[in-house]
Amino acid sequence: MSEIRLFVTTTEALATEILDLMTVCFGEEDVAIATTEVDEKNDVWEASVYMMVEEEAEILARLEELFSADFADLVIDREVLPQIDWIAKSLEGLKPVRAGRFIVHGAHDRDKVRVNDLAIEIEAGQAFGTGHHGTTAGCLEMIGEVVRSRPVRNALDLGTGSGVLAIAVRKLKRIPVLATDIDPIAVKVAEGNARSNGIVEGIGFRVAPGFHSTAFAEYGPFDLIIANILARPLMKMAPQLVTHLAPGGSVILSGILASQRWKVIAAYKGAGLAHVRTIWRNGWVTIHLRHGRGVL
Ligand SMILES: C[S@@+](CC[C@H](N)C(=O)[O-])C[C@H]1O[C@@H](n2cnc3c(N)ncnc32)[C@H](O)[C@@H]1O
Repeated sequence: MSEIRLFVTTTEALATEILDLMTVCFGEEDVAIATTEVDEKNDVWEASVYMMVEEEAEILARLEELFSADFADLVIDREVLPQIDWIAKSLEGLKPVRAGRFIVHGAHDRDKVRVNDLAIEIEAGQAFGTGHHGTTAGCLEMIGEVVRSRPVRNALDLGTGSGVLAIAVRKLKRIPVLATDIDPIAVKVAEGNARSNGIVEGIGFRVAPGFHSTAFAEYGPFDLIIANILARPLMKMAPQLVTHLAPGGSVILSGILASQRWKVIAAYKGAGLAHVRTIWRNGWVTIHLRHGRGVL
């Protein structure tokens, strides 16, 4: 799978029209869009669509078909964005990331930890979650806020990746945490990360796609559910996720592009939750919802 950017240079009005068309064609959950003003005086804009693709040729054929009717003379440029090799990055030395009271750092940056920091040591590797992505950092910040302000007695980290969020909850409060992932390698990595952060008990790690495990009944219902996945699966699992939430419980969702947030919020409102707060980081949002009254 690779990430590509398709872009067209045109006027502001046409750029907006083209982006609307692409969003309808590819689905709002699967693309990120952006317009950039290139030349203010001459109304020159660049409309970009970013998407993850398996088969680039197939996407380009669909685009050609889409554009042949109304925008036949427009040139669609494309670039394949470089894949980030997290292991190589780790060797280069990723800078530590701060989010709320947390600092997520590699072994080479232990000296950056200050007295009041809650430090989480994660080496970039085979599982997502070094803290550098806007979604992970947003979740860390939101976890800090929610655990401080709400009565949280247990938590679920669904899609744990490197385990960073489960570790963060445990660093804040000694409560039972269930950490699950569809990917067995991620679960292994997460267990190792918990151990190297001095956590030998309190987090149950399980391989589970969605809510398919008896562990959810064993550990739940939860006062706090955190899921940093993607907009589409999050919307799909809303009714089921809410059945695992304890009365008055909180949900932290991420993996959501800013343009997708209202759809995700609507899905969870439909499942009976209220929107409390949104954190924005690098075009990604992290949303806190809960049972009871919220604020918009
Ligand atoms: C974006 S990463 C988040 C990792 C970490 N929680 C963080 O915030 O940095 C999403 C993780 O969710 C897992 N995942 C995706 N879909 C899932 C599903 N339906 N059930 C469980 N895990 C899932 C992926 O394997 C991946 O490790």
